[in-house]
Amino acid sequence: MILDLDIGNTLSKWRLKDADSSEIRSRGAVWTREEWRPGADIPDLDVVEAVRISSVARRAVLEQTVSLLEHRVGRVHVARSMPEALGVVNGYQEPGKLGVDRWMGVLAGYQLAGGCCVVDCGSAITVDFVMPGGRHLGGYILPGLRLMKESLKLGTRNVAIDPDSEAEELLVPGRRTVEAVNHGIFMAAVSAVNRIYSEVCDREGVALPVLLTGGDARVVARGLQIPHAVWPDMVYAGLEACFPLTAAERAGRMSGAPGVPAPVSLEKIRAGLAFSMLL
Ligand SMILES: Nc1ncnc2c1ncn2[C@@H]1O[C@H](COP(=O)(O)OP(=O)(O)O)[C@@H](O)[C@H]1O
Ligand SMILES: CC(C)(COP(=O)(O)O)[C@@H](O)C(=O)NCCC(=O)O
Ligand SMILES: [K+]
Repeated sequence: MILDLDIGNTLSKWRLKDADSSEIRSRGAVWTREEWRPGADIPDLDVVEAVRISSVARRAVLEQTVSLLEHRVGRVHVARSMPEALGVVNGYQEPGKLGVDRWMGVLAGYQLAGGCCVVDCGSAITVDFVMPGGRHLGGYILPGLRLMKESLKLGTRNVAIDPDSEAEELLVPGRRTVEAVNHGIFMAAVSAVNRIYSEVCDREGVALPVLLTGGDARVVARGLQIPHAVWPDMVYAGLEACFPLTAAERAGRMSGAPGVPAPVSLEKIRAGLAFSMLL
């Protein structure tokens, strides 16, 4: 089995993948801030022959995780943000400073779609752009839904937005605190992503497909006016592309990859932008 780990600021996600069949056998998640303890939702290390890790948590968390795993498992691969990989040139002035989860998303997105816009809705919402040809432009970082909500300190932190609610319901003025907060942060997130996408496409003169990932991807996707696909395993797909271990991975197949959404025309994106500026 291959153990893939995606350690975010909030949740540490894991999955076990069969090295022969490339099938996902099990998955789980634990809070990043809590110590792993027996009985928690953690994988059985006895069956693991290789580990791949993407981590944006504090350095100490990664170091502890790697030293724990190196005692038990033969191979431990840790992803790092590089100046260039798999045809993509990192747009950061200091490439190593780009969050490695963003780098994994960009690499997976480029493998799947070529030029694209990658939106990762986790503790933070990040929006990254890679051009056809592989030039990564850099991106945007804003607080995620949960962080926005917690920062208000209105006692609404435990009432999450129902991922099944219709976008129209979330756009109306709230008539209770929890509603006003949920509708406000939903608006903040989706209008930022819609606007960022249009601005960058306009500037660069290209309409790009949009790929979404992260714990809040489904909720944010509800409000997006632009065609998009949700890819929950996108960070894992970056790990597969960087450290291919199975036959399918060596052949370039990334698990759970969605179909590439066809973007609307650049004219339509520009018309939308011009219209929103008139208001
Ligand atoms: N079952 C869940 N447990 C915790 N958070 C969840 C869950 N489902 C959705 N979320 C949302 O997803 C966010 C975490 O997403 P994730 O992409 O795992 O973040 P990160 O990579 O920053 O740890 C939380 O802040 C929360 O808003
Ligand atoms: C921006 C992030 C905090 C997002 O992390 P996440 O929400 O997935 O936990 C992470 O990618 C990070 O720590 N990046 C380093 C700074 C940067 O990318 O510029
Ligand atoms: K994120």
